[in-house]
Amino acid sequence: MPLFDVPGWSMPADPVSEAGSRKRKRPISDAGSETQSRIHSAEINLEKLVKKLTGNRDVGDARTNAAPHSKPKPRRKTKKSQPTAEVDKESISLPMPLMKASDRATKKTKRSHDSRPPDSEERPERSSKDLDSSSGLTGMQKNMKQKLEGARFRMLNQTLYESKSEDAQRMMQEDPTVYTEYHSGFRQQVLSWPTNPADHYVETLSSYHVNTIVADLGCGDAAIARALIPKGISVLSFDLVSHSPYVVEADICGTLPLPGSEGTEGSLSEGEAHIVDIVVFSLSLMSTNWPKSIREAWRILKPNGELKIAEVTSRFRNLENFVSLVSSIGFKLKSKDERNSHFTLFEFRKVPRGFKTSKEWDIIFSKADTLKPCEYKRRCASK
Ligand SMILES: C[S@@+](CC[C@H](N)C(=O)[O-])C[C@H]1O[C@@H](n2cnc3c(N)ncnc32)[C@H](O)[C@@H]1O
Repeated sequence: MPLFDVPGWSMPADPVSEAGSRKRKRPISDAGSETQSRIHSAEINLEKLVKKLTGNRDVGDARTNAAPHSKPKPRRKTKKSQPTAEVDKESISLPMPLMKASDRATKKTKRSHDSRPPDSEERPERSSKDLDSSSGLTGMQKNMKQKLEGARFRMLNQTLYESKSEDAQRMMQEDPTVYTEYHSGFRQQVLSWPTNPADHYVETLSSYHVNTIVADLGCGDAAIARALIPKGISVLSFDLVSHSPYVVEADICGTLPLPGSEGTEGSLSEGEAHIVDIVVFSLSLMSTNWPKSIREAWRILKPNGELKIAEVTSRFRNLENFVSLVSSIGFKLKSKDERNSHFTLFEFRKVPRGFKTSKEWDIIFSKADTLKPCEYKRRCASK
């Protein structure tokens, strides 16, 4: 006996043993374990769902195009207590395109008098105009994909701001998708900003002498290097992960592979020479131990070298405390620019500093929380 009878399309009672060889009735206990496995397979994580939406867009189409009697997709709403053969037609939800137009009309009319909530599995018909030609996704799928990616970005962002740099680096090395997902989310965020700091630095540094050497610490996709190197300005770019020949993989809170010194006056070991004229931190004071990267900037900078910092304005608990912390590492504030709605710009110069004991350094590093983690809000820029 068929499970239900739709003229022109009927499903055998035993969908497993289809193709005419219905030798065995499927025991009800099998249906239970099938339900379990369906529930299990429904417990997919964000990544899988995103992949499914992007890479497997034929899921719906495959159902739509399924030949009569092909094995149906698992259904969630089969009433457990009812024997399979007695399942009510209406309790089975067919993808709408599998039903004849006349049946759809009947179903629609019936539902309009029905107090039950609309069947969540019911799929609206896709017309070609609903599909985005570049991604092949419907508007709703695109929207959902964006929401999932946004949620993933905010989660990674929070983790990075709440971790020490060593842990952040380990996390990115163990799972390379962390870096790419973080950066694609970050790019989406800054798109909505009127300008972004990397563009600001490209413009400012373009007017510098061609022999200038810039170190971009926490460079991301090395936008500054890519724009300035063709103009003859040397840019050394560092980040936790390198996905490009421009980027050197390094923890900027550790020791960078550049000459420098920890001496009281910034004096160098014999045979070494400072090479860096300018250090840029463009939104990259992320880890909880970020003051160590300022100390590293001091080490690699030439005497009187420039330190440029751009940070999201909403991160500052107290601007003066931030300036005082950076100054205590051996810098003098030259200028502060708060005109931008999203980020604040600082320019410091390296100055000689006296010897500091490890206890004094610990006190400086303990003030890192003068910067709050940056929280990007849903679908809009920070601030
Ligand atoms: C918000 S993104 C900004 C990227 C780029 N500077 C820009 O303005 O487009 C911050 C970058 O800093 C990097 N970063 C944060 N902490 C770091 C660390 N300890 N060592 C190296 N890179 C770090 C992150 O990996 C990320 O690429």
